[in-house]
Amino acid sequence: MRPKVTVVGAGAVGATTAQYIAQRNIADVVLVDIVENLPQGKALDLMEAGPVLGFDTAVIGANDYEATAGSNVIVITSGSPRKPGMSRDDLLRVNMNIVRSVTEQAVAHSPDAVIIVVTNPLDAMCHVALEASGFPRERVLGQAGVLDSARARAFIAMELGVSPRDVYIAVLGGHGDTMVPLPRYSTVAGIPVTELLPPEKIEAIVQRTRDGGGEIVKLLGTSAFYAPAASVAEMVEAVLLDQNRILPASAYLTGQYGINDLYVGVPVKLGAGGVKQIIELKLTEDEQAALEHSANSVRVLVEAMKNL
Ligand SMILES: NC(=O)C1=CN([C@@H]2O[C@H](COP(=O)(O)OP(=O)(O)OC[C@H]3O[C@@H](n4cnc5c(N)ncnc54)[C@H](O)[C@@H]3O)[C@@H](O)[C@H]2O)C=CC1
Ligand SMILES: O=C([O-])CC(=O)C(=O)O
Repeated sequence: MRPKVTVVGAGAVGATTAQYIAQRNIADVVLVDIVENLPQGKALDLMEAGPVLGFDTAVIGANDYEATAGSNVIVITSGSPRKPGMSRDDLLRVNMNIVRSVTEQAVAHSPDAVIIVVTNPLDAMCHVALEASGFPRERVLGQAGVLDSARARAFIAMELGVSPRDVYIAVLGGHGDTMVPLPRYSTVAGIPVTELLPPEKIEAIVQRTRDGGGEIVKLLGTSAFYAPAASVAEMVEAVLLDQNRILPASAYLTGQYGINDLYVGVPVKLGAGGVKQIIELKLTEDEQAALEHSANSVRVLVEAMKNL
């Protein structure tokens, strides 16, 4: 039997995630949404692309969780996206109950799954999914770093006129305005970016990366979905194929980087069963301070949820 992936939320990110997973031909996909006919329609449309694009993945749409039973991975994208003028954190109140409710329903049918959270505010929503699922922390993680890193890679590649495939950069911290792109851990085909670009160009790219989500929101009036969905698909593949990829993701820290009991973006080893290891990069004092500042902004949200 093929692996199965549940994608909750058949909106922009969810449907595009289903598309990219189907195109990779790595799993059957069940798309779940509360809106009647929406997941069914998008799933059927995707299945009808199979003959032309050359995939034979089954894509099923549903308004309940019966068809999701036994999923290997659950991707949670249900909830509101932000509009211009909003921060991701402004979504806390509206999205926390949605994430709690869909997590409870999804895990009831797939008790052995790995959960990848996408709904914003991302790191806080990981806490909700961890608590609502009762899963071990290794099996609950969030997608943010692959996207943030991809944006920085795209910007560096544009600046240097090289393929983004050859660009690497680590991004740590919460998925918000305080995220911490690390130029010291950025290379182009092994060459440190710090040797290829002047400091002011690097700083501009770091800032554009921090603002990357907002840049798209300003252009579209809603948030990004192609790059976010591509990032989720890469993580799903790493889990299903047990690839042991080293990818940035929001993971539950238990003392790593001096941070305790908090979801924050860090490099992880990702494979079957979820997070196999948290990779600790050596940081300068300034980098560590920036990471702690970012982690604190996540902690403020997690604390705020206790009073909502
Ligand atoms: N972590 C990341 O890197 C990123 C996170 N996001 C976040 O992903 C979320 C989704 O964004 P979009 O897909 O653009 O929004 P969207 O509005 O296009 O889709 C959201 C879908 O969730 C569905 N939904 C709401 N409540 C539900 C429930 N209880 N059960 C099942 N489905 C439910 C809605 O009907 C809608 O179809 C937002 O919170 C957004 O901020 C978006 C991009 C990147
Ligand atoms: O900006 C947003 O609201 C959506 C998101 O997380 C991103 O695109 O990075």
